[in-house]
Amino acid sequence: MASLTDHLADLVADVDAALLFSPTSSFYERFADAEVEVVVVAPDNDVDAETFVELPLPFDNVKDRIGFGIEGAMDADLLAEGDEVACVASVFDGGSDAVVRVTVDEGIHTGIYDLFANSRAEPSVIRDVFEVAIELGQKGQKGKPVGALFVVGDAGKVMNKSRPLSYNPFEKSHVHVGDPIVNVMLKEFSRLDGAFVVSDSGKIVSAYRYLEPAAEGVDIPKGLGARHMAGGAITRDTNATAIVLSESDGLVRAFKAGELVLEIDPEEY
Ligand SMILES: Nc1ncnc2c1ncn2[C@@H]1O[C@H](COP(=O)(O)OP(=O)(O)OP(=O)(O)O)[C@@H](O)[C@H]1O
Ligand SMILES: [Mn+2]
Repeated sequence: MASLTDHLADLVADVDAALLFSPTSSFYERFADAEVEVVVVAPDNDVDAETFVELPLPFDNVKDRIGFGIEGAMDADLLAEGDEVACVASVFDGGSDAVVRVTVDEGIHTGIYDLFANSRAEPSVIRDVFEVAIELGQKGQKGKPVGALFVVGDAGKVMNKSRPLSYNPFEKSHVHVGDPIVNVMLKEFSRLDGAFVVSDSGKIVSAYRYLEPAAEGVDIPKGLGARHMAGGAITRDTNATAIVLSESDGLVRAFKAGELVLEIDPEEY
């Protein structure tokens, strides 16, 4: 056993902080006299931790969960680049059963935490829209690349700053993103022009909206045009988040407050 214990000691040697993912109260209390900074990362602060980072989603994938926790802690200035962190998490349902050592580097900060935690729309709505955009990017429409623009949150204001290009197939419906049938509809309608407008709670408010943001143009990557410009600008005019799939380069991008905050290649997702 000596070598296993030694390895565990090496794993946690000289860390700057311990991140406890969803600890039980009794487990958390054992860290009361810890010499390192202890940060609790969980959906809720059930243990009344002094330093707490809220996980906007539970994240079944442990790597994602740890990545989000670290980004959240960086967002709150609890961690900085170069820090060594011991993450204590549950992989199976057996409580805190794993220790993962992570060096905080620039690569870990993708902006995805901020996107989920600090958007107006519910985190699960942002996630569901992302998933539709990523699936569309992977498969296209009948094998052909397709573009799409989703404006999520602050829907009333977005509707005021846009106009219909065609009849709205979601006019009298009360359907929500994340529902498998609705996702099929969204993919079907993505062949046509304009943007989808989604409410804070995930209701599909409209398809075929032509965005007319008052905001001036925003900086968008070279080679991209009106779809990305309109998507970016509407997020400066409103508190919405725009999620854009590019037909030309196949990437999914997110804009908030007029800034490009995330760029994902659906093929690598
Ligand atoms: N203001 C707008 N509001 C909503 N949709 C728009 C707007 N402007 C353009 N679009 C949609 O974007 C489509 C593509 O336009 P354009 O090629 O200029 O965008 P892009 O940013 O280069 O995106 P892509 O990378 O997908 O080509 C248009 O056919 C239209 O459906
Ligand atoms: Mn284009």
